[in-house]
Amino acid sequence: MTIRTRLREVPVEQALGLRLAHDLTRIVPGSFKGRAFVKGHVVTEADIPALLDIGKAHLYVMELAAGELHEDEAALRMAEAHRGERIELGRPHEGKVALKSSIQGLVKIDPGYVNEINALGDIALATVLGDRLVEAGGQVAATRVIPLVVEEALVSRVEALAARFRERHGRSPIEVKPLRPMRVGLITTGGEVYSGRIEDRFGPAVRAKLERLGSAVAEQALVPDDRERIVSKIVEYKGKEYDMILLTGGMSVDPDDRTPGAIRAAGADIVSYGTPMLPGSMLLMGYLGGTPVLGLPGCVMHDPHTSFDVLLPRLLAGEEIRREDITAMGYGGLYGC
Ligand SMILES: Nc1nc2c(c(=O)[nH]1)N[C@H]1C(S)=C(S)[C@@H](COP(=O)(O)OP(=O)(O)OC[C@H]3O[C@@H](n4cnc5c(N)ncnc54)[C@H](O)[C@@H]3O)O[C@H]1N2
Ligand code: MOO
Repeated sequence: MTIRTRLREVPVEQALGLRLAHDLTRIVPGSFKGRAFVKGHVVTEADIPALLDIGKAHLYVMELAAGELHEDEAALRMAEAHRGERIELGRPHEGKVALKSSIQGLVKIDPGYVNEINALGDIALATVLGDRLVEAGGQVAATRVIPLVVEEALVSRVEALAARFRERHGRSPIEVKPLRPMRVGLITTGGEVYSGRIEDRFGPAVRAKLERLGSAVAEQALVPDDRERIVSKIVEYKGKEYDMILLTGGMSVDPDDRTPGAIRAAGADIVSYGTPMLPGSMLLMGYLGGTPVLGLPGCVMHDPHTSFDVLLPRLLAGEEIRREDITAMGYGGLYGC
């Protein structure tokens, strides 16, 4: 298809009084990247040296044809098509529109869908990874078309695919789920902590991770590396109807590592013991009568981004973690430890 919009090139020295057809970008490595001139700006005498400095020897005069869209409008329509719950749109900027989260929450984006859109060509739908935490105001995606002018039919195809996604999944292609405040029962295992040989450092670390996401430790117990003592604490916390039960320490291969066996013995269904992510490979994910029960290995106390930090926002968003969710964590899951 050929574009019918007329783009006339005008030498910059003859562009006085001309309205710019698109934003113009200036980049200075290490200090600046952004708009030097905004679409619609009327060129003045004083602008000419600055335009030459950013390499613009010519400017476009545009007469947009019917059925064709300027890059800004195309980007805006694509962003509108994808926008779901708790997503705000930025204004077109250098032909790009940002989709930002209005809350701290869990980003939902389907990778197959993003690939399908980008396979149309002449389009950039760039997103963050789905099922991850986003902070309020954080950008989760951006839309742009590659040429300055595109056929409206291309954008209509994007809109149709977005509408089909909504029909099939009952939600928009890009949305953010809110996190629910949860009350957590925390069981800290380890003879060295129970006996007072060393100070508990795991409790404060887990508290901080929960509180940052709006949840809290309702109660913490210190227990020795004794399977029966751990089991009875799990059963007690289940009875107290905490939203989640977390156990720390004793998750690896030593004889004193009793925590996975205790979680099993308490009757939990084990989704996975072992998570293909580093740090956090010794994490156990299970459910006890619908309550998430997690065994957290030592690294959760030490590292800021572990398998626990990937799963926690999903759990707080009320998602059920299945085995395939865990197995999928290996690809891109090496953060080093
Ligand atoms: N030979 C192997 N070694 C290790 C493996 C393995 O598979 N084979 N796994 C590694 C991974 S991964 C992790 S993570 C760590 C820790 O695993 P654990 O969860 O069993 O941790 P512990 O052995 O109970 O403790 C390790 C370390 O952390 C201190 N700790 C534990 N809880 C507390 C607390 N509440 N407050 C302060 N400090 C605590 C504990 O004293 C130990 O120093 O194992 C790797 N090794
Ligand atoms: O579970 Mo360890 O947790 O990978 O460092």
